[in-house]
Amino acid sequence: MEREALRVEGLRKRYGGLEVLAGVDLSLKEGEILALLGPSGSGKTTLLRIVAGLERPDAGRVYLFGQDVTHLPPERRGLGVVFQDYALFPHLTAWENVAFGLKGPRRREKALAALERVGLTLFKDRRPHELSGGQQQRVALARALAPGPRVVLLDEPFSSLDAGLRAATREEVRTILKGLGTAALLVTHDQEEALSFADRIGVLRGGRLEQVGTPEEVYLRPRTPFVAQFLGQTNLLPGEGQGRYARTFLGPVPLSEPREGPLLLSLRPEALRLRPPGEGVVGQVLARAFKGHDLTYRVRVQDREILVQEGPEAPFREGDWVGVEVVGQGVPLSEEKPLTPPGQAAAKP
Ligand SMILES: Nc1ncnc2c1ncn2[C@@H]1O[C@H](COP(=O)(O)OP(=O)(O)OP(=O)(O)O)[C@@H](O)[C@H]1O
Repeated sequence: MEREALRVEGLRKRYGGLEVLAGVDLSLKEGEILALLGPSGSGKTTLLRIVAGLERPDAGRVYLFGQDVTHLPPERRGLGVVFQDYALFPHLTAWENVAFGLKGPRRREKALAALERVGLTLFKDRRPHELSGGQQQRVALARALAPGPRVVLLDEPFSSLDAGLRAATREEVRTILKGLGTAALLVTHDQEEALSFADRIGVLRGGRLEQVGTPEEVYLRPRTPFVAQFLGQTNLLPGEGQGRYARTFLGPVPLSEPREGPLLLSLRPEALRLRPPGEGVVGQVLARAFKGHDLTYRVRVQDREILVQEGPEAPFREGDWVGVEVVGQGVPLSEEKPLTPPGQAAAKP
């Protein structure tokens, strides 16, 4: 059975009147990569800092491999940490940076082995300013991994890399972590990063985990309007559930799970297609955004606007009359819990 690497229970944190974490429970299996995804200010970094021991929770517990570490100082938790700005020492070479946190006679050997793992053997004697952003990022990772932690914490570690390098570095880091069997908790506000890097994603909103699941689950089966909208573009449609279908202004929409009665659906733009007028439900193209690999249309249907994703060669232009056809499934959403305004206690039921 897989062991639990990290567990947090009932974590709460306030800064003055602001409730930043409102009772978070989360667990991470051995070797698992979990991304905490949420908008700016949702409490991601605070949660990571509490796990690292850099911040005290007002309430709740942190366990590492079953041991309660809530009151242990950071250096006794045995975690590796990589921050957004890498925090490398500018006057030390790559290997000296990696060796900095190591103890004992074989420091240099261990540091060089860690640099080899991230493919930087040739760059061992360079200082940070002589390395590219991606290489600096890998030095920071080598430094975090060199002492052999069983859990690493990654706080937006790819955000200062440009798009191409970011995707490649992410893939390399994932391969390294999986090869070592190191569990990782990653903080990001980038949906694509969370979807491609993590085994599971926890979506944070206003200090609460709104949904935790595999990338497929949170993208294809979002439970709330917030999760549906935060993980990519979507259409939120009111409808009337009639078993496996819902009646909507776009006609009948097949449901991912049967429902009866009034409901709100998430229907991704890729679940819709445009046809020549006369087929499907009539609409008019308001805007067209060409993105290379695909094309998104904003279309008015009755008095509403919807997004439709098409292939890059779709012929329709602004102003064209079109037919809108449903080709995918709609996901019924749960009622969204209203957020507690900052500084107020949640209303008791
Ligand atoms: N030491 C602190 N003192 C006071 N307020 C703080 C402190 N640290 C964080 N906050 C506040 O707590 C809230 C959550 O911050 P946190 O950094 O955890 O969010 P985040 O989700 O990581 O956001 P971002 O993506 O912008 O980094 C913010 O409103 C922030 O201003």
